Amino acid sequence: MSLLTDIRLPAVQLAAVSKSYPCAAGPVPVLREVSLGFPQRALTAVMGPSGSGKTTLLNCAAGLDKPDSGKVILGDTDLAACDERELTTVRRSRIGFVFQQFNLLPMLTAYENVALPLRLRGGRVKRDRVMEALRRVGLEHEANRRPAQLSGGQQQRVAIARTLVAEPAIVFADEPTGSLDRRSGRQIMDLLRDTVDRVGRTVVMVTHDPAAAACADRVVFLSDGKVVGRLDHPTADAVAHQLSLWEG
Ligand SMILES: Nc1ncnc2c1ncn2[C@@H]1O[C@H](COP(=O)(O)OP(=O)(O)OP(=O)(O)O)[C@@H](O)[C@H]1O
Repeated sequence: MSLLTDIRLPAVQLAAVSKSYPCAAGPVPVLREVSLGFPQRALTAVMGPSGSGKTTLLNCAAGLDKPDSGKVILGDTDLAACDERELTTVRRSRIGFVFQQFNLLPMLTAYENVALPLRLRGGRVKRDRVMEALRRVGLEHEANRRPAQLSGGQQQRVAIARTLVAEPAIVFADEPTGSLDRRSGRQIMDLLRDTVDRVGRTVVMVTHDPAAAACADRVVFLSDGKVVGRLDHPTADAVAHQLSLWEG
């Protein structure tokens, strides 16, 4: 057994999770009884061919999508047993999201985007807290800029600050470096690494990029809706080799 499973309890545990999408010819299975834990205070990358179910897996684990069967346990909460209102509370208080296309609100400044999760929770927004989140991603001097005035890498850093300001236990990132050049992608991976190593959060990331996956503690490989492999302490070469086995 690896060190990761020995000493770190899962932040999220999936047990026999299945999910199909309707299609004219009948339901198409996308996840087939996936059982998997994402260790706490670790960065896990999910990889696999296009259409293998990575985003669906991430969305089920994050409570954005409901499995047809199986369980998703986030910390001590069974997401299947939550109604929509409870799921919204769990997502706002315990989960952060980072998307490939950043999903910043274009009419708001970087500061206002980062303050948004605190506003949604209600209560007063402490300026120091928002500025500290921007400082952490190296953008305290860009606080008054709107997304269109920032580079893609800077926009993703704002998105990470917006996620971290709410202090989520777990961050789900879907292709966070997918729209970025190599250098900006590297900066984002350093920030996600830092989120685990210094801030003590759990990060689960879908990626197609072996260099990004090599920054993870563990890589989980999906193919055709099933977990088909796992690599701890990966290198980019080992990841690329594993992928070539499944992508053919
Ligand atoms: N809302 C939906 N309705 C119908 N089919 C869907 C829906 N979402 C996903 N699918 C299908 O489920 C399958 C898996 O999709 P998913 O996005 O999880 O795969 P993925 O591995 O993340 O793919 P990619 O790497 O291309 O983003 C695909 O065949 C997709 O077309």
